[in-house]
Amino acid sequence: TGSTRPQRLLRAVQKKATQGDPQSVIATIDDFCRHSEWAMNVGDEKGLILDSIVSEVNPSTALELGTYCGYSTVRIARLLPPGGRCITLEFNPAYAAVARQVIAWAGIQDKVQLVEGPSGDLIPQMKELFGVQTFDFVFLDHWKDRYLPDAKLLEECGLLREGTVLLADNVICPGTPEYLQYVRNSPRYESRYFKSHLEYTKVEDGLEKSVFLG
Ligand SMILES: Cc1cc(C(=O)N2CCN(C)CC2)sc1-c1cc(O)c2nc[nH]c(=O)c2c1
Ligand SMILES: [Mg+2]
Repeated sequence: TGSTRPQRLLRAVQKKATQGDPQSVIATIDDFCRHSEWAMNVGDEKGLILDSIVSEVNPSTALELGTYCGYSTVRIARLLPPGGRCITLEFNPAYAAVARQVIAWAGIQDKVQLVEGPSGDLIPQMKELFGVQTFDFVFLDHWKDRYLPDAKLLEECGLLREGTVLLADNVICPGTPEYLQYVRNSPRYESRYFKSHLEYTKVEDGLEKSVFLG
């Protein structure tokens, strides 16, 4: 009954990061993953691309699919305008438990609503559960086989508006070919690939930014 990797990551944050300082939480996790144990956070290189797109969109309402340990949740939430909020969905309760504590350590818990459950079940409940009209920004980082069905579900539920930005992690590694084919060929999206690397490695990966055209 030893600790899990997410628990060891959380312990590093609580030991080394400054409470209430999102940047120090981000830096601590990146250091842990680079020098102690690799973990599937979006990371520092792709994280800078995420930051620039979140800053450009300046979302009032952001949705993250796949919280894991909360690293990208902290990256997104620290950049939100006053009154802005990030709803993040996590299927795995053990990951969610760690993420809540990482998000709290960063001091941005008031901007975040973490919901446990399958994205396919929760997305249709966003309006009734959280009074969401439409999302300004969606970060897809959960499971490659859910990117396409969940993007279609967001469309069908009327949760996207003209100009909503979808940003997808791991479109090369592990890879989401069906999702890429859809957003790059659908007349309803304007899509662009941001070449980068798999977090903390030299392996190619990238982010796909797709603007919903309504
Ligand atoms: C688990 C895993 C293993 C990968 C890999 O190629 N590896 C070789 C190189 N070594 C070092 C690490 C391991 S890539 C990856 C991964 C990365 C993400 O960003 C993910 N994001 C969301 N949901 C996922 O399931 C997800 C998986
Ligand atoms: Mg990822």
